[in-house]
Amino acid sequence: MTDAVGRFPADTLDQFVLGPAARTPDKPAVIERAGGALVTVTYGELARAVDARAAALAEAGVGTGDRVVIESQTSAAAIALLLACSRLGAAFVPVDPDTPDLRVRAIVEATDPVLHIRPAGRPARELPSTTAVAEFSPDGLVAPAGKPRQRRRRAVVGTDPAYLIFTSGTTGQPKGVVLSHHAALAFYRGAQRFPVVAADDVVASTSPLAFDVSLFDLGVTLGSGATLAPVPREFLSFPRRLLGFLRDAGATVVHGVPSLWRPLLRHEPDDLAALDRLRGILFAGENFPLAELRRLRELHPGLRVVNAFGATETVACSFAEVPDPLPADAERLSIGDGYPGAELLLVDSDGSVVDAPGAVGEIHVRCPSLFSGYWDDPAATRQVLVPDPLEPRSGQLVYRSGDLAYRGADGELYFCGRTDSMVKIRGNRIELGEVERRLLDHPTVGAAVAVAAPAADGEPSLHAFVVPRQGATVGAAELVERCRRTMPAYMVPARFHFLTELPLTANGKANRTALAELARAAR
Ligand SMILES: Nc1ncnc2c1ncn2[C@@H]1O[C@H](COS(=O)(=O)NC(=O)C[C@H](N)c2cccc(Br)c2)[C@@H](O)[C@H]1O
Repeated sequence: MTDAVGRFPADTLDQFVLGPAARTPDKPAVIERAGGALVTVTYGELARAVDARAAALAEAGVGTGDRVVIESQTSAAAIALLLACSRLGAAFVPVDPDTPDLRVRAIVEATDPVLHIRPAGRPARELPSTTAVAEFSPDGLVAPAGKPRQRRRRAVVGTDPAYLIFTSGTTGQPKGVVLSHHAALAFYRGAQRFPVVAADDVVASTSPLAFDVSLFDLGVTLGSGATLAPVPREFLSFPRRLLGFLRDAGATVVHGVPSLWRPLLRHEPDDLAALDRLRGILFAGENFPLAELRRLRELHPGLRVVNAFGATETVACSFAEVPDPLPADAERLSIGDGYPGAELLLVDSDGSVVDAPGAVGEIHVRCPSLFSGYWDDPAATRQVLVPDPLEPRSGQLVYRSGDLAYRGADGELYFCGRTDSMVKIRGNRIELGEVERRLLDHPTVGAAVAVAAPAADGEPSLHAFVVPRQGATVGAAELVERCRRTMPAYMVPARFHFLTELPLTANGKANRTALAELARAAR
């Protein structure tokens, strides 16, 4: 693979991503579906689009130190907008267009963006009128003229925020994870050294733009001079369309959460096996069920499988090649031992570093891709950006991940659980506490506990156990409505169970294990 590291010394996202454009302007950067056909955008065209968007955004008053909210899925037009923000020194905040108004309002109020950009033609949102709203399409940006403001900062520096990712927060307010250019590029360069992507790859990207795997896909793919093929979101639930797109785009690698493969394995195994250009996959966000991974390998002998592990707070922290063949007795996959440039420490509950094989500890990540902190929340930041437990007096910081793991005999780590109540549903991060707070906000709810339990098809799903307030009656329909209006779809419980009282543990806490059993039994 052409090693883009060092060849284009870059300290901002746009410089890193457009580096290859100088060398291979006619190479396809993005292959995407537009108007029912496949369209190719070259690196030169993308670079010119970034210039045009940067001029339009500057006209709209966007400059160093601002935030720009961008509602979109991955596309060449959206990428041009993100990179234009980076060039102007504004942090972009990618938001899923399907996010409910109340949650977008929370993000807009928290970040006070100078501009809120939405895809042309979407229905208006109920938002405070203080924020300027712009519309974009492949042909450009329609933005209100901005009030030119006195800029105290001119140049962008690598430690400035490149993007904010809002994720579920236990307090009920979404948490903004702030990544600097330096952190994002340090991770992307670590991925290049692994290596994840080769310059002749066509990388099919399947994550929402608001999920940092998609930013990784575009960053590493374009930064390495390869081609990005963003998969239309609606194809993910239509196996034949998805396979058709992968075939027509000539995808050599597919990145995404493990659950994206389930419908293909179940409904179109033959067409999946016929994808003769497919040579690798990268999965992130949650464990890959081993039975499904074996099945995928049967259909594609020799397929390279990379397990990409980690939290948005360090972009991720480790890559591991999944062995081929997968040992018959394998119970779980290794997550590796840190990406090139990162170091993973295991710390047990009394704070001492453990490294005896098999000893479980909480992963602490020492790496150059540490996030800058949670937006406007120094207390929550201090909880997870902590002194290096090996050298507490060194001034070195590590990310306390909340992930439990043990070291195998081969020195690689195996993820085996969480220290808190974060769960993943189809790779989406959910703090159960946030779901419970939303339910408890309802006046007729006396107690509420949310648990994740595997449904019949193995897919984890969210269950809510609700105890109505004394004498009140509460209906699932109104609870669902409240959840739908305040949280992304993936956080709306799939099943509601109404109890007269909660099962309790010996020390009087809700017995989540018993409730998870009830959830499993109820499927
Ligand atoms: N590969 C795995 N196997 C199993 N459990 C995983 C994996 N990757 C995460 N997780 C879990 O998800 C948590 C974090 O969730 S997150 O903040 O939403 N981030 C994510 O999921 C995605 C994460 N940023 C990421 C991962 C890889 C590449 C890129 Br680029 C980005 C981790 O702390 C783990 O508990």
